[in-house]
Amino acid sequence: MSLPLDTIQKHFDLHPKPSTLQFQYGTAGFRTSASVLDSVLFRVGILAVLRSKKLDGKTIGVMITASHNPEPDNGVKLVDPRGEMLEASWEHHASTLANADTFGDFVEALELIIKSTKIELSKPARVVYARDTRPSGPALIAAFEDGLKAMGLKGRDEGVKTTPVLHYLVRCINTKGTKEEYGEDSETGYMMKLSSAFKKLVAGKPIPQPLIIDCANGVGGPTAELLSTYLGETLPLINLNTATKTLGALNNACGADFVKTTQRLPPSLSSVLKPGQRACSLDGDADRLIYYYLDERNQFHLLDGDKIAALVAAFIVELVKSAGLEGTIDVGVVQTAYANGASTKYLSERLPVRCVPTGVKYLHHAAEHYSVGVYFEANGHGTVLFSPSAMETLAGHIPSTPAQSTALNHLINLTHLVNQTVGDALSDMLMVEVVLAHKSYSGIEWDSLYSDLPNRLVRVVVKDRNIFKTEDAERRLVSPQGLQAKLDDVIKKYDGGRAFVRPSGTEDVVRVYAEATLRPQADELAFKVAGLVYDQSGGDPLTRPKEFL
Ligand SMILES: CC(=O)N[C@H]1[C@@H](OP(=O)(O)O)O[C@H](CO)[C@@H](O)[C@@H]1O
Ligand SMILES: [Mg+2]
Repeated sequence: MSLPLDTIQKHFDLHPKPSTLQFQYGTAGFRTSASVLDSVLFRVGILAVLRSKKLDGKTIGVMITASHNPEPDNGVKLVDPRGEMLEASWEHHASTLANADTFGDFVEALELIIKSTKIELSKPARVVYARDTRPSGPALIAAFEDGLKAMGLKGRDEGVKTTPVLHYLVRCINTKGTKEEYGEDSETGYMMKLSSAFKKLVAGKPIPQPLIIDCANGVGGPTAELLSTYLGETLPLINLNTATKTLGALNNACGADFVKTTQRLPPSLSSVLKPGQRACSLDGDADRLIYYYLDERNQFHLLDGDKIAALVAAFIVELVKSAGLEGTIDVGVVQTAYANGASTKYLSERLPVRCVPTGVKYLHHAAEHYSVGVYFEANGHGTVLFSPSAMETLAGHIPSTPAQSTALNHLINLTHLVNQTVGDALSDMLMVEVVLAHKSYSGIEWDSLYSDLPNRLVRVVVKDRNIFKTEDAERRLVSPQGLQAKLDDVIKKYDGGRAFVRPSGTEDVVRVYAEATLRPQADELAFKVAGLVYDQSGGDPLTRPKEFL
């Protein structure tokens, strides 16, 4: 069987590539201004069909979102059959297809992919797709569907869904009827799975104070509303920032990224949140979660991804012990260099901790090496993975006391509560609420597990971020040559000082992270390092940001 070239060309011509642009399938798929993404979406449609054919017709997922980025942006990423990110070797194919300038180049690239990955075109293909609430979504979906049509396929349109729901659906569809069956392949199935596990886990616990959710004016809003109806009174939710139809509202002065980066309350919550009350923020596609509270002096306290990892990992370790499975099930944590040093210290004193490069795919794969792998980025993206052998152990374990039996059941219910395909703000939120209920913790006790080191993240615009190369899980620079030694000289002057520099995988900037024992020192260190990076990479003195030292 050969490619239907006439049909492909007919559709190809409807989606011309902006000639001057180059696209890159990066950490978060393709992501940029929605206005230039039409050709990319069309080509991703074709790529998704090829990916499915390559995998014998297993269902591939496609999510159209730009997550926490501004509303005018959009993006697209592919989801592999078990609900995980697209296999890394295919990222390159995605970029090649997106950048082909003429129809001839495009066909050549297609044929090369088909040949090099040994795709049989006669194989069936299945694709399921969804989008977030961005106004650019419908037009991009239409371009994507043209890509499917060009290959003679009608995919399964899931409309507006959160990113983690789409990942969940992909895994459910592909495991249907197998012994690894993950759940019913619908949003209702997702709601039922999560809410019933949650209810079992909090049975007998007092009903908590209402939890405020800042839904970032995105797809998390309608999804949290729906979840609320399934949870009933077991968890009262107050959903705020749910204006999905208000132009310009998405991620604007709200959402998990705003809270994490500004270390402030969304202004829209300031008259609502009472001292001591818990609140959390989702991001624009509801795969990140950040908690926070105000103390009695109205001071803001952040409970970020590191705090979630600490809370959850310690709870799982306790359950494993109580169930009599210590030594059989090993629990480990995976972080990135952005994890607060205090969290790494707290966790390393209790269980194995690994540091990997930024990007969910690295965290996810490293977490798969443990029986139970807890991974979280400081920005609130993360989940817990239970290995197939851990699942078998849990299913086959015969408890010898009632206490063991209770702990075992809690562990089994946790495996249902957690979205094991990808970080999921709503599933993670329920997991946090379970631990808080079991520990009788408010935000204050949770926060006191350890005290965050003051830290600062700075973006540095440089001429060419590709000259920045790192090693040791991005904690040290190997290029530009000599710069790391200069950084080391600065860092060692600060008490508790730690800083690193890496090129962003999602924006055309270099990021600087610094922490130190005291707030002014953390800021000073960050701006000194930013200044060094700017100067050493040929930054123009005339446009040097004034805060750089
Ligand atoms: C410091 C930071 O938060 N970096 C984010 C950001 O990556 P960068 O490569 O730093 O641009 O976006 C990624 C995708 O969402 C996320 O995985 C990562 O944690
Ligand atoms: Mg997101």
